[in-house]
Amino acid sequence: MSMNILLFGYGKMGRVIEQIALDRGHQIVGRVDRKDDSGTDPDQLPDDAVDVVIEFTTPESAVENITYCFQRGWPVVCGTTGWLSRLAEVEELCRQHKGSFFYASNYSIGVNLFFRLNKILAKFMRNYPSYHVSMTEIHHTEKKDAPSGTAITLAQGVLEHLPHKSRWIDKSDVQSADDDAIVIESLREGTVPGTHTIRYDSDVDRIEITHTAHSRQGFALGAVVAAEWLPGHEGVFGMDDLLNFNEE
Ligand SMILES: NC(=O)C1=CN([C@@H]2O[C@H](COP(=O)(O)OP(=O)(O)OC[C@H]3O[C@@H](n4cnc5c(N)ncnc54)[C@H](OP(=O)(O)O)[C@@H]3O)[C@@H](O)[C@H]2O)C=CC1
Ligand SMILES: O=C(O)C1=N[C@H](C(=O)O)C[C@H](O)C1
Repeated sequence: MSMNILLFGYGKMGRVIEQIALDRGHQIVGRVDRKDDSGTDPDQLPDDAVDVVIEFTTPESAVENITYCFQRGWPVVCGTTGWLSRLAEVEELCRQHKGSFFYASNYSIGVNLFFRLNKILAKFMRNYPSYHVSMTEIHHTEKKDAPSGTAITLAQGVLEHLPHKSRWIDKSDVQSADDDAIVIESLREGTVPGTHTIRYDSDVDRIEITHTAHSRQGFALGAVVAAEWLPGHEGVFGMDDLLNFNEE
């Protein structure tokens, strides 16, 4: 069904999302962006002009934008990373407003398959603590947050299964006595859309898995599919509610 979509954030992701939404037969009713004077003022839109909002902005502005959408009664699909320390607050607001909220640190099908693979590998490695686990994420130089939201989700997936690890830590914060932590290295290079590696090193060998995004298309398509699904669903949702992977 064709929907009226309001974009919050018209940067690298907002622009790809717009194209995919139009290709799938939806309308873009506005583009709310900070620096663009021609951007939409959402206060000028009637409540019923918007079926769903797709929000890809900045770590500093996401919570304010999401809160605004709840107040307007607009379902919101959020892809912004770097604000998750405030997730409980957003979930509570969603409940108070009887809102619809969808969040994923990564909307691509491939990464969500990779999240599953990561957990299966971690479960397998729990009996081999001599293998030292670590992660690297590589993104473009304009990225504001580190580690990436995807890397944090991957670390949480490993922590569910490795009893000898209890937290993740940024490589730049490592102290000598951090053996209980998974170290995440964040590299910023050129225009890289997003590459994530989890590795297990022993004295004699290495096991590693990598997901490499070739473009932003996969992220954007997932966000539009989530936006097609969300209206009519009250509560807080994520990719596990949307995807039905066959793991046989
Ligand atoms: N979940 C996922 O699958 C993915 C998540 N992301 C995340 O999405 C976010 C956006 O990424 P990306 O598009 O590459 O970033 P960009 O910097 O290219 O775009 C963000 C846009 O949001 C605008 N903006 C800033 N503040 C506001 C505000 N208060 N209201 C509305 N718009 C605002 C920015 O304007 P200005 O330039 O003036 O600041 C900019 O145009 C990041 O957090 C990134 O990590 C990215 C890819 C996939
Ligand atoms: O900022 C980006 O570009 C990306 N951000 C997300 C993240 O922080 O994990 C998803 C993807 O890796 C691209």
